[in-house]
This record gives sequence, C-alpha cells and structure tokens, in this order.
Amino acid sequence: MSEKQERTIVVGTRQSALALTQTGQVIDQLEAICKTNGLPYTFEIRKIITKGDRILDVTLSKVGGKGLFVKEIEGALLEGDIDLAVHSMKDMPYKFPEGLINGAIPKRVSPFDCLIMKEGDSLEALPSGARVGTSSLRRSSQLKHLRPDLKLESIRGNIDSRIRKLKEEGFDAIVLAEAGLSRMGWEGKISATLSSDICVPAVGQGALGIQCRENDSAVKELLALLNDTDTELAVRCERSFLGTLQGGCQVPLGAYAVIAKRDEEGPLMEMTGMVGHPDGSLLLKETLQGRNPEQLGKLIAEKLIERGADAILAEFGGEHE
Ligand SMILES: NCc1[nH]cc(CCC(=O)O)c1CC(=O)O
Repeated sequence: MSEKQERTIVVGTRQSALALTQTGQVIDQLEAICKTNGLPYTFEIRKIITKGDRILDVTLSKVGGKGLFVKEIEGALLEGDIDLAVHSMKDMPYKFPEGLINGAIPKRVSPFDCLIMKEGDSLEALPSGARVGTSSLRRSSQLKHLRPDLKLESIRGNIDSRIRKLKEEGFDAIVLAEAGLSRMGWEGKISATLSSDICVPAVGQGALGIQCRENDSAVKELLALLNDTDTELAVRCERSFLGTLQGGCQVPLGAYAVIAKRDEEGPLMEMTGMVGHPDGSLLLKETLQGRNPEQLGKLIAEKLIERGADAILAEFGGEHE
C-alpha cells in the first residue's frame, strides 16, 4: 500500500443503545486493522438524531417508512460532515443515493429471530392464545401460520424499550433479532431461537453495512479490509430477492442465504425466500441453489411471484419491520 496521510475519520451513528454499541464495535475492528496495516487513522464518533428516532409513537409507514432512519445519515455523509456510517443491513433501503456506496459488510452474527418469553423456553411452551409482541409482518405471518391461536400485537421502540414493554404491557413473549441482543451482550435474555425453518429472517438480518462516499478512496481501501466475502455473497443474494420483489419498502418477506459448499467452481449459495400473509393464512417459501448471487435472489423472487406473492405484496407494501 502507498504511504497514507494521517486523518481523523468521523463516524456517524444514531443514538440508540444498539447503534452506539455496534458503531463502537466496528471502530474497535477498524482500529485493529489500522494497527496491523500501519494506517495512520484515528476515529471520532458523531451522534445524529434522525427523524425516525424523534417520531417513535407514530406507525412508521405513516411518516415515510424505514428509510427515515437512514436518510439524514446519508445526507451527513454526502455533505462531508461524517466519513462513514454503520447501519444494520436490514434497515438499509435497497437503493443508495448517488455518490454513496456500501464499503464493507463485516462478518455476520446470528441471522435468526428469537423469543424472549415471560416463562418457558420454546415456541411450543407458549400457552394457547398467548400475546406475542412484534410489529414485523414477516414475523407475525410465520408465527401465525404455525400457531394460529397466538395473538400477535404491535410493539415498537428500540430493543431496550421493547424488552421493558414485555413486562410493562403484559406480553407472554416478544420476538427480536438475536443479532441485536448478542451485540448488546444480552444473549442471556433469549428464551428460544427461532430457526430459519420456523421463521425465515429479514433480508440482511445479523449483518452490518458500512456506508461511505464513493470518491473517498482512503476510507474505501480501509473498509475493504473489513469486508467478509461469505457474508457479502449471502447478503447480495438476499438483497437481490428484496430488489426484485419491491425495491425498498418493508413487506412480509424474508430471505436467508448460506454458502452450501465450495468446489472447483467456487462457492455455491443456497437461499430460502418467503412471502406470507400477515394473518398466517398463506405462507410461500422457495429454496434454490446457485452460483450467482443476483441471479439466485431474482429467480427465487420470480418463483414466488408465479405462486401468488405479488398479491400479498400489493396489499401490504410500506410497513416497517
Ligand atoms: N428492526 C430494528 C432492528 N434493526 C436491526 C436490528 C438488530 C438486528 C440486526 O442487526 O440485524 C433490529 C432489532 C430487531 O429486529 O430485533
């Protein structure tokens, strides 16, 4: 690598506990990379309060959707107020604004959902008619499909406030991503992991995306060292599925890709895509293997459309996960 100029790299983040924690973890990793590679960079955190954070009491679809969390951070990047931003991959809109790229997808942690329960340690242990808190149509469609007796109820807020609401609002269980809990060091709160057979995760769940300016070659070269190729391949499959189905809004769909095997032709991916009716009456799933991530995601989406996914998507576009 050529001689690098000293620089303070400004990292923008939302101010939720999870956002701050995962941003801190990425900075730790980047500092280690700088040390190993003799790069003269230091890092500074800048907190950004987004519109999505200010309006926590209104259904997100009414105020403009999930992109709200990301839009102001993207603006700060484009203005040069910050140099990189750590996002949960599953919160990133499908389309990036001109001038910004995803510079790295670090190694994924658990992609799965889990239950935090009042008592018990499995989905089966939930009593008939139990109240389960989730605002995700993807989660409710799959749980309702398996357990039509359950009462799925909306719950919003950051993961810390949702955990508080489990008790305060008398839920029997809430559904959260394991990734957020493990990043917070709260794995001990998990009652049961929901495998991808039971609940296909959200596109990109458990992975982070590190956004930067396309013309910032120093940051791009640094971020390339943080990228995890297997995670990137999986996330590209899943996001191609997302893009083919609806290009950005949040709807009752999920996708989970893994590297099935590696041979002389390279990695072979396997992905399951799902689209479901939020009341659980219809759950469409398709699993296929392929070598090209974009083609695999698109093919699975097209198979599901053939089977009727477009009717569900037309009815439930624009909801928040
Ligand atoms: N929808 C909010 C959200 N966005 C990212 C995560 C954490 C999981 C991840 O990074 O994929 C969560 C919380 C949750 O769904 O439980």
